[in-house]
Amino acid sequence: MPPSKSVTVVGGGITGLSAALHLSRRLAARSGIRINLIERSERTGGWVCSERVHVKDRNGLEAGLLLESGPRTLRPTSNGVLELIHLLGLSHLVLTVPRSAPAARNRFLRLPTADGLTTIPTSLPSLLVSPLAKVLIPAVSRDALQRRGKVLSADSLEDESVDAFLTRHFGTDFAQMFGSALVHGIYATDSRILSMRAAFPVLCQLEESGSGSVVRGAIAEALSQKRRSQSNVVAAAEPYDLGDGASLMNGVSVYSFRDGMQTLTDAMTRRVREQASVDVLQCDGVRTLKKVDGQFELTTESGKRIASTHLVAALPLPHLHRILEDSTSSRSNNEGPQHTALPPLPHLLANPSSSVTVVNLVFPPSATPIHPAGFGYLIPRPSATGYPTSSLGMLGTVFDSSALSAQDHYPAGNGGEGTFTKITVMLGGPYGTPSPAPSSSAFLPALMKALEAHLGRREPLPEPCLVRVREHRDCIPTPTVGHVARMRELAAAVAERWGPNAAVIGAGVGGVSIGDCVESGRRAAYELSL
Ligand SMILES: C=Cc1c2[nH]c(c1C)Cc1[nH]c(c(CCC(=O)O)c1C)Cc1[nH]c(c(C)c1CCC(=O)O)Cc1[nH]c(c(C)c1C=C)C2
Repeated sequence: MPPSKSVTVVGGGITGLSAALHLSRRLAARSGIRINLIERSERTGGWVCSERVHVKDRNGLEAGLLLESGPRTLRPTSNGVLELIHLLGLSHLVLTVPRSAPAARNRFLRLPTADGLTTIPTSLPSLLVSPLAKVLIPAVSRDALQRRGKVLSADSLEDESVDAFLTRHFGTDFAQMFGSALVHGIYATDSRILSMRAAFPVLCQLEESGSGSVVRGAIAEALSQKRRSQSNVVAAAEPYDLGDGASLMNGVSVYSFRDGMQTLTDAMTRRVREQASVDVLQCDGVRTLKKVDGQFELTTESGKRIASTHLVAALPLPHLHRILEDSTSSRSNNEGPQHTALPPLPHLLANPSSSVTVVNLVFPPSATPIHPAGFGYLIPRPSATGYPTSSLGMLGTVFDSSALSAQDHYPAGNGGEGTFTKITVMLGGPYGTPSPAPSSSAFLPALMKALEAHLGRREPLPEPCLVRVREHRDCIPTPTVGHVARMRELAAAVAERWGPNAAVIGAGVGGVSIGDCVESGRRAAYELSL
């Protein structure tokens, strides 16, 4: 008799949680199919980490402030996340930032050539008076007037770096000033190694539809959307179970939850744990992974053996590589012909990952605002040549209290005392470890001095009442040039060498946003041949 079906999901980050949750939904009506979720650390949810801290200033004003050290907001475009909000009953906890809010409208760059921060223009009138006009207007004209030239067509897997693509279309100044800064804010990496096709596929499509010009492609796209909405063409039926999720997001720029992003991962974890069909194993990493009698069998660090007919690997690709290597060299390969090491997979070590040092700072209420109202600022690559080591290595700063102030709790009756200001400084990525080191006594003074210059302050910043430093090692994989082609080869190798009952998914394979991770877990759950 064939063994009864079972699925092991390795990795309890967002992708693994999403896979386990959707598998349990899909299989709810089919009794007897067991799902194992294995996570090596003591917490699930990956890099998502929200914490409420208690602060008090010198005048006795107290507050419970919400700090994030991982992703802090979600975009309303991800149906996979909206579906989870509906399924998990989280709508009443959602906090939104409207598109009209300063946090959505005002974004800044820190340029070495200007004092303080430079506002990124968002409308034609603001562009005309902006110091950035001398870069932006020639950049847009250059692309719009471009003759049909090189195109990264959808059919080919040809690729180039984000820096090369932007330089080709908009010139070197634009690519360095805007391209590198944008890439810092999403991937915390160097735009000269990041794959255009993997990171910004929409721009590749616009290039193609605009016959070699992104601007012409964007204009054509905007006009065709207008035509579509005028002729009342209804989009194809949406397969997601969204409830009132979509209406919650009217006019919304980004959103989170009253108690931060961990609300989502905690609710996913609870829901997965509640399912009778799911076993969650935490604090126990996978040591080896093999095929035994036609089934996947893994052993854990603590010596447990788990066999299953299906496997979803939702862990960083270098971790999977290490497990496969350890499995090949482990003694149990000699346990008989029915014990075979899983064949190796290509490209698991092809990409580096970025490490980010995240510094949350809380300032006491003050008469003059600490920063202008807005999202925060990004810092472009410092020079055309590269990233100096031995520097603080600041990539950007988020003005947290501008965006979701309702996450912070003040005692009732807090009238005119003002509010604390929260900001988060991000360092590292392509610069490597910050210098001075975050653990050294020189770090905070150096950080304050840099912030004072960036914020264009004549007087020193007040002393922060809370400083929290978190170092996230290898938290964001960098899809380097050629990534999409390599991942197709990886998927083909999984299908051919491991069979149709296995999937390798996650941020290292597809996109790195929360929405992408939720989506890849969901897709694997529905596409696995069960
Ligand atoms: C730990 C630092 C992170 C940096 N980037 C990411 C993290 C977790 C991941 C990330 N950031 C953004 C996206 C795109 C989101 C999407 O398309 O849906 C991703 C995948 C955009 C973004 N960048 C910053 C913020 C506040 C946001 C909005 C989403 C979010 O809250 O993460 C700020 C920021 N992030 C980084 C830097 C250097 C930076 C600078 C201001 C690195």
